[in-house]
Amino acid sequence: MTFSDTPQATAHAKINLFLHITGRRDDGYHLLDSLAVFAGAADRITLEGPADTMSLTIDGPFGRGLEADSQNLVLRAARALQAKAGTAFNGLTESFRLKLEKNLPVSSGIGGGSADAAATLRLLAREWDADQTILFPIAEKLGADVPVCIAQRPARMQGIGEILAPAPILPDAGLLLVNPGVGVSTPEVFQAFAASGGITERPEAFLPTRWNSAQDMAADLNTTTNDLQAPALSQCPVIGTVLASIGSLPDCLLARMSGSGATCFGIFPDPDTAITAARILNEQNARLGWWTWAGGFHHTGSST
Ligand SMILES: C[C@@](CO)(OP(=O)(O)O)[C@H](O)COP(=O)(O)OP(=O)(O)OC[C@H]1O[C@@H](n2ccc(N)nc2=O)[C@H](O)[C@@H]1O
Ligand SMILES: Nc1ncnc2c1ncn2[C@@H]1O[C@H](COP(=O)(O)OP(=O)(O)O)[C@@H](O)[C@H]1O
Repeated sequence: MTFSDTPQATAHAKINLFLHITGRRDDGYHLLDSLAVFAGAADRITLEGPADTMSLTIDGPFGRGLEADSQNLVLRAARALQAKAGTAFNGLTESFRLKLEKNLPVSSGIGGGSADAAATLRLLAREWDADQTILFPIAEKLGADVPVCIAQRPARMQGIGEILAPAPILPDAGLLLVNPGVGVSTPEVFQAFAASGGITERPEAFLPTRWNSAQDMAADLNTTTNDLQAPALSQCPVIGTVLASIGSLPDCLLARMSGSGATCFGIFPDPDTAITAARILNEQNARLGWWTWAGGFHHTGSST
């Protein structure tokens, strides 16, 4: 088999352009209203085999420290789909050696593990010829961010992430991602949010059907916020330094944290200005060893 024949899928970083917390369920999960989009930055999953059992190996710049055990979201997704599709297709679901190239920082607010789980589901569904509609219920059980990562297209995300609605068509804006190398625990940030007073009453965010320019997009996003940014900052003060550094770069239209952090993003007029900004930031902060990525969106249009 040549490299190009090897079944593989990319798992793109999810960015929450805004994230409002609107309520809390009886089980403690928070209800969200968020605009999720995807960056060009991605992990990669490859299938080799068939094999006797499902197995996983991990490499790539962020592979160290991530266990390739049964708790890894790649293996959890593979086994969950194998169990479901095996019943539906009379057991015609062979196992594979799965490989994860981990390019995205872990526990960083860009849903890398969720994207990996969703990419594994898409890849195996293709291999086993399973209907894509069986993926969604499995995705929901794997994590709140996994459903939106199935299509990895811009979506307005509500409920705890299972209600997906069309997002505005995005402009060809530039995106800069910066992570200071400090992992942030999602449950702890939600706890800090609840402890600091919790939900703010506010009108539902208005979003147009399309943004014609990065400037228009940033102007609307400036009327929104990420409710988890202040609680994450209280746990991880370096996030404030990251936001100030992004905000001071030439042509930056908006600097904000994604998800529960600590990755922050900057919006720029186009991908080239974001790449130039990343070069400046990397020169200024070379000794800090921050992870940066610059480019454009993975897809600019919703699938729904
Ligand atoms: C905050 C968000 C925004 O997109 O992104 P990340 O920071 O993870 O990228 C997500 O809602 C995160 O989704 P995900 O990372 O899949 O979370 P899960 O594993 O399902 O939940 C981890 C824990 O966070 C808390 N949690 C999570 C989601 C939610 N809507 N309310 C919560 O209170 C719960 O304590 C839960 O046990
Ligand atoms: N393939 C995976 N990639 C990243 N994290 C994973 C993976 N499998 C399991 N995890 C676990 O999932 C948790 C959340 O990771 P991640 O999705 O990177 O966070 P976030 O959504 O905040 O970016 C971490 O505790 C990590 O150990």
